[in-house]
Amino acid sequence: MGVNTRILVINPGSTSTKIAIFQQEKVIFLKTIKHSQEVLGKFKRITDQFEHRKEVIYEELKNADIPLETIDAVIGRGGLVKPIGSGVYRVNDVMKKDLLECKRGEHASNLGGLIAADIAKLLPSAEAFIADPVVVDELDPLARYSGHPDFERNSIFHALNQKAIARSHANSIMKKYEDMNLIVAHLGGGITVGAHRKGRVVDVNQGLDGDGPFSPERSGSLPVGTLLKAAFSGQYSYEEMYSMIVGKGGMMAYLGTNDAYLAEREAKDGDEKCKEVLEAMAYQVAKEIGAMSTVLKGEVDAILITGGIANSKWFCNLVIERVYRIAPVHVYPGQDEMGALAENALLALNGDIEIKEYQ
Ligand SMILES: Nc1ncnc2c1ncn2[C@@H]1O[C@H](COP(=O)(O)OP(=O)(O)O)[C@@H](O)[C@H]1O
Ligand SMILES: CCCC(=O)OP(=O)(O)O
Repeated sequence: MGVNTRILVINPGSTSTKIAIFQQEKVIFLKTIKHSQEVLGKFKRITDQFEHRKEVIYEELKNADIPLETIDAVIGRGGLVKPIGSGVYRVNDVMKKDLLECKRGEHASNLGGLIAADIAKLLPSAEAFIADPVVVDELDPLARYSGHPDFERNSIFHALNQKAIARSHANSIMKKYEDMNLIVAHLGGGITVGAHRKGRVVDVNQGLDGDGPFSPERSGSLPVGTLLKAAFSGQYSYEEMYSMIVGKGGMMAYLGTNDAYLAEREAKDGDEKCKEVLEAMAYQVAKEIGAMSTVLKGEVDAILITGGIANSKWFCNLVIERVYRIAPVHVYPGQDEMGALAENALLALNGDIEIKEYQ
């Protein structure tokens, strides 16, 4: 590849789609497209959002005067494919089928690979990839136990950003990620807290429809007996109950918004309900960090807090006051998913890492 390789990066999240153009390692265009609940709420399934999100991306690239023909590769944040190892994968037909059928579940990142492939198809020589999708699975055998053999715990989390932030933290103190024990809390539309032991995420809450803290739009762990009673009450359909867990759970259920920034402003303007719900979310994040410290047997080099909500000093302090005795805490607001995806694409195009084939 030449010295002016251009990568288009596409990162669909639950509340936004982030797009970027990288020329080599340098970002020359970056845009976060926010999607309102009113607009996304109209689509029944995540894959139904495909055309809408793709059109918005085309529009943004057109407005920014970026001709598609100048792009050498497209990389998307990967979604709910089969559990796979960390790395770069070509978006092939088997993957597209799994993403389209949402066999492993629905999440906005399913659209990352699909949109990347659709755009790459229009270009003469560009390929489409995904890297470190949300299903990266490095769980220890003990972490897979739930409490019943029919319900194995699995790994669905912000793998890309958690690993990128952990590596960049390790680099910043001249250490290797593979030599450190870290707890990484990603606070976005979903919230995941991972125990990184020497470069492997050996335990993490399943942040889609599994367990852990509630988040702006997910319920996290719920009292199972009560949940079961509600499921069999005849009052709700499966779809209604699922949306109480994913999409309309957490802050959405308590406050009617998934915007933590807005809720914090309301809290600061005196809204006691907003204040208490955000405090409860921070309390649950801290509790999960405490749990992950036991996974690492108390040998924790650092706790890293990242994701959109990490932009809020107030919220981070609510977490930090409960966990600072465990290990030093570092806050990395936002996420480095775009940089990590671009870097992975460049390494793959240059032949510096293997491009894996999804099967
Ligand atoms: N400065 C801020 N203060 C508080 N919350 C913020 C701030 N900036 C973003 N957020 C919140 O972060 C959440 C989105 O995080 P993000 O990591 O972008 O999510 P996703 O990628 O899942 O869409 C939203 O609830 C948003 O309101
Ligand atoms: C499903 C785990 C990843 C996740 O929750 O991502 P978002 O916060 O972007 O929804």
